[in-house]
Amino acid sequence: MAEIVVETRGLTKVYRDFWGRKKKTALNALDLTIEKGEIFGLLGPNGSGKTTTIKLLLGLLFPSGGDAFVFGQPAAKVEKNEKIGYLPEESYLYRFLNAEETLDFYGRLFDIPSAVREKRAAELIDTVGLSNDKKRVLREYSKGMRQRIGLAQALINDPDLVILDEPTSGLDPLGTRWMKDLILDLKKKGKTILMCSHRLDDVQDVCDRIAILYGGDLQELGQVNKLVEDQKRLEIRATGLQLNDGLKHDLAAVIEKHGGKLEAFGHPTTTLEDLFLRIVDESKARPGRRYLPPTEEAKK
Ligand SMILES: Nc1ncnc2c1ncn2[C@@H]1O[C@H](COP(=O)(O)OP(=O)(O)OP(=O)(O)O)[C@@H](O)[C@H]1O
Repeated sequence: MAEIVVETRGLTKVYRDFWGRKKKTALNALDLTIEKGEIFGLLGPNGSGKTTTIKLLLGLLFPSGGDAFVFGQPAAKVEKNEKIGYLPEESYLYRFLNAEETLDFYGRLFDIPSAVREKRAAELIDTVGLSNDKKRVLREYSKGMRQRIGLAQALINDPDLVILDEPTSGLDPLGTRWMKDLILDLKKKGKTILMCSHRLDDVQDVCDRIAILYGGDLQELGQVNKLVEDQKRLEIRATGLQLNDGLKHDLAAVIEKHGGKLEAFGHPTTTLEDLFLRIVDESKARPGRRYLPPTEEAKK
């Protein structure tokens, strides 16, 4: 049986005001398990309870009801955080430190011996692509660069569970692809990832399973590719064929014979991300203008 890394049972958080009066039920009886090696997406509109869930798992908030366990230990036990890496949504890093100093500072907080700290910081700076900017203070960093150093910080303790709040926010398409590849790499290394994101295409690209929260209630939970599958339609893909009326006619006949109806016939589309990355790659290899307006002939 797979090892369970995160488990919540009836986890509930009610925020109260100064006088203890109930202000808001941010999370209502959440039951969730996340297994080792999974990339799990926690989704929901603004204010649906995602950050509250993360803070409960980190032991930064106390639940009003239910239980939360990480690595089998109660979430309130802060020692278990030594095996957790956390990238919060908003930057909290010291703006007057440079990348090296930042990682050294967080490495010290985890009591990592100096030789290990130095080696790991150098590797992480390289991994997140900041080698040329490691001596610059974070104040001078762009949003994308701050996201990169934030991720390096989250990994300084070589965590088994990595919690990422909006990991791709502020990143351009190249940075986004890089972040997604890195998340997939962490999974390959056996890490467990819990991420929150409003960028659903990114979630669909990397997550194995998702939970959707609304108003603090769990609305949906399951494997991404199963949840998005359209059971009412069938897709057939083929190579080595040209679009032509004869083929379309024959296909329609076969499909009708089996009780179906041909709905679409044409080339599949790639994603805008794939198109963008291909064009940037080609432009790097061959600088200069590459777009040519279509000829009058092609417009017809
Ligand atoms: N300290 C607090 N006191 C009172 N209410 C709070 C507090 N923190 C959060 N809330 C409320 O709890 C609900 C859930 O908030 P939470 O930050 O968990 O949402 P979220 O899903 O992370 O939202 P977002 O996508 O905007 O980050 C919201 O209605 C929010 O206003």
